[in-house]
Amino acid sequence: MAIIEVSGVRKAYGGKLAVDGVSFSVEEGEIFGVLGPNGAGKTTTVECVEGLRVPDAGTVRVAGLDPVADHHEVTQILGAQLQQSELQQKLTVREALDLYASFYRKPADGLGLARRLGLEDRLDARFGKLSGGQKQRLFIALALIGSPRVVVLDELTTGLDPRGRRDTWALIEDIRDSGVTVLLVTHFMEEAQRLCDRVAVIDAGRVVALDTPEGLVRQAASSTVITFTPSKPLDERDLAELPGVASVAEKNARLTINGTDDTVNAVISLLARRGVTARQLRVADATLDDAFLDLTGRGGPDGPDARREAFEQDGPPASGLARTETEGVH
Ligand SMILES: Nc1ncnc2c1ncn2[C@@H]1O[C@H](COP(=O)(O)OP(=O)(O)OP(=O)(O)O)[C@@H](O)[C@H]1O
Repeated sequence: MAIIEVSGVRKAYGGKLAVDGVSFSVEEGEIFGVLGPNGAGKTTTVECVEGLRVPDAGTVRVAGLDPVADHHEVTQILGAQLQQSELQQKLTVREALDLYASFYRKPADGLGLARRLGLEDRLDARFGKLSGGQKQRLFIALALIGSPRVVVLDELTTGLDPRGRRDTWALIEDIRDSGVTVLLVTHFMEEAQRLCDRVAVIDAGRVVALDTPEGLVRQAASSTVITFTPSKPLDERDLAELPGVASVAEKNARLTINGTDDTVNAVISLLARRGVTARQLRVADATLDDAFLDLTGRGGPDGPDARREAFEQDGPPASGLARTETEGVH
């Protein structure tokens, strides 16, 4: 059953169209990703879902309710992570949890939440003294304190180090396992691929694709990336003619071939025929990044080039991002 229905939503700021007819529905119990580059309209879209912005056209329903007209009811069902918000510096974790619990009819057990989020040792710490990761976890706790059926997490892992990001992913899976539907805004491909059951790719205010991460990758022109350094020069045109090859690129004597499964054997046969050895041969599946590039015509902040370099170094991609401020409609 769909718990969130977004249908034909449009939203302009002054003359600038930020969201241009976005539609999707989120089934109860899934982690649904909204993925797109900076300024694509992701935050505006989820702010319409939260009732923080009024769409110019289209409809939004959360558990059948209108997030603007039925705002009070919707806040009892939908928890939003207060990413950009500050709490009073002197408020302790315990006080913040008690204060937010008082807003809801059926608050969750604040101490239990603090324990689940690894904040039990920080209950008497003041907000101003918390680390970035601890503030992040407190905001997740506050999003969950009303026992919501659905939680909206917007760029949750922004600014976290790789360890913090992975811990947060485990937490998001834990939230879903506890029965809460998750609407996750991200522009980390790896995050969407790892966590989301389905992903809406938004570009320039429109949904350009909606599928499982695997389905999106299948839509990409190439599904396999082969990299190696040939022991002697190879003619790129010979490689380009092999079955399934979508592209061939050379950088610092290292070749990168985007193709299909069939391409791998064809490349190996060609190398054997030419008596060429492939040094540091790597074969990787295409990722959501490649699909994203195909769908939007550009890579994300952890785009194919960055990913390929990271892959060659056997390390995770690193990136930074930014976020816009929020207008309030209550
Ligand atoms: N309050 C505002 N006033 C004017 N323009 C805005 C406002 N908020 C967003 N925009 C513009 O609307 C477009 C969509 O912004 P939005 O924040 O929804 O995108 P986003 O996909 O969430 O981007 P990001 O990943 O950078 O947060 C952008 O061009 C942005 O500059």
